Amino acid sequence: MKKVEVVAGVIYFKDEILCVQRPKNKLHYISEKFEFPGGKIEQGETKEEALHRELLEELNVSTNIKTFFLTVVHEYPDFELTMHSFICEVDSKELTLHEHIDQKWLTINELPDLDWAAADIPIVEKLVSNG
Ligand SMILES: Nc1nc2c([nH]c(=O)n2[C@@H]2O[C@H](COP(=O)(O)OP(=O)(O)OP(=O)(O)O)[C@@H](O)[C@H]2O)c(=O)[nH]1
Repeated sequence: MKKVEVVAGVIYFKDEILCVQRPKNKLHYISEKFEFPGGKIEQGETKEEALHRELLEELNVSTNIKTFFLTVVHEYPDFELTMHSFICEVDSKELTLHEHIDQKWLTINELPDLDWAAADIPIVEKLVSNG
């Protein structure tokens, strides 16, 4: 099975976390799902470098990456995803969506209400249980 490795940012502004919605996709299980922004690691990059680059490309934000959070391995029908998530911080909510179709800033207790990509559920659950 195809393997995809990505990094993703749990981006805080004060006590709110950025959630972004993917566009329509032929793979129904990721189409219009919410996720934590990020993307694939390129050759020669560290995970943090990849995340910093992806967040600039996707959102035009420069984030302060604070700490590693959780690695999730999830088998989708067409590929196996390994996703490394990091806690990040921004000092403004200003951003531009270059790839996503919607954004929400939610507090931790509001996160479970969104329609998340399946691979993101363990990250949401850990955030909720950590409080
Ligand atoms: N960045 C990111 N990707 C995620 C998350 N959850 C999740 O299932 N994915 C999946 O991981 C895969 C890689 O995401 P990506 O955005 O880097 O890649 P892509 O295939 O959309 O773009 P690309 O073709 O330009 O590389 C996608 O299939 C995406 O659905 C998440 O929280 N963040």
